[in-house]
Amino acid sequence: MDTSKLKPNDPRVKYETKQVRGKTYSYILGEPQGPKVDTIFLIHGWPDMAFGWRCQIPYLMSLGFQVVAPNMVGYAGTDAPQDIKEYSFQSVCADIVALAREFVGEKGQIVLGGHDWGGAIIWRVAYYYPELIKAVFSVCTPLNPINTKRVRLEDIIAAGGLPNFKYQLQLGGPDVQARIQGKDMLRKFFLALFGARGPNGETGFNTSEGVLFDNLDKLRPPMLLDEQELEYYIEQYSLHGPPEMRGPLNWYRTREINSEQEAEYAKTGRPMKYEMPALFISASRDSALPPSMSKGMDAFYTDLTRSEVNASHWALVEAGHEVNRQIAQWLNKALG
Ligand SMILES: O=C(NCCCc1ccccc1)N[C@H]1CC[C@H](OCc2c(F)cccc2F)CC1
Repeated sequence: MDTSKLKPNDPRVKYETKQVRGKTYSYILGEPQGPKVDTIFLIHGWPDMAFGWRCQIPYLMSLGFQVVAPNMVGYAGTDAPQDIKEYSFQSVCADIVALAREFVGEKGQIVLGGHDWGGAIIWRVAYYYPELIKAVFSVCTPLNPINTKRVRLEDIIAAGGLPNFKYQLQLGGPDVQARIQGKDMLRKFFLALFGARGPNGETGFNTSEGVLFDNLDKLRPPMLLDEQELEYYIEQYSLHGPPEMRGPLNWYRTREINSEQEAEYAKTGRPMKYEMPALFISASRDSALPPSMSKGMDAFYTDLTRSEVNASHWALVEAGHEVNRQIAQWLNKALG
């Protein structure tokens, strides 16, 4: 079977939609050629979409997995509701569970993987719905234990904490939503986010300021996307009318609702202890989620495997073969 990365509109996979908790979810569905080993769900991050797993989907299909990679709420062919509650961790987790039940039934289980925001989400799904999860893995995103403190990100950063999260203040604000509209601006945005540089090495994004609007016109390939992939990102993000970035950016406007909902849940006193096999793959050069952020996470797991790839935030494509090898090696052990 051809395990090369998916191209846009690749005939090796299906593009389907399902109604999930009142929303239309679109997803990539990859079916194995022979008997199905298990079903794997892959949850993308920002600013990404199901296609962000293009290096993993054919490979996992060749191992006999049925692969489901949804476009998450607000992205591509999935609805972008106005209500911010639909973007909260607990709502997104319930969406994933509802979609998973469509594939494995009320008693079945899935293997669940995530990257970036998807990595934050899968740790929550495995905590809230452990009975659904046979094994769980995250690329780049360490565990962020349920945060019962209602500290605002602004205050943490003003006090000198989490400097690598400062860009999130810009992304949650009005500027990027207002200024990144239309195909030309989306093109410049993706050039910035996927590593294009200016003539003197200028970047269009960094984790302390966010999108550097003054540099966007200077950026030129090469970048991590080829021309066809770049066009596909622009086309998929344009499925939502202007402001196209509203859905994806809503993921940066949920801190308050997440901490309210999680503080409420924390009253149950249920400990955050993962009993299922877990894998955490850190990316050595991820400037938003450096490996150092995973300090102390091992204490929450009974069966955690850790590894690292030499890559930036975009490890899934930059180190695709190595990420695939590490997932396969772990799945072999975890699924026995
Ligand atoms: O913003 C994100 N991704 C965009 C990266 C853009 C980029 C492109 C190119 C190069 C560098 C960066 N990801 C989120 C994912 C969830 C994270 O929140 C969970 C969390 C905590 F809140 C605290 C501790 C650990 C933890 F995982 C917060 C970053």
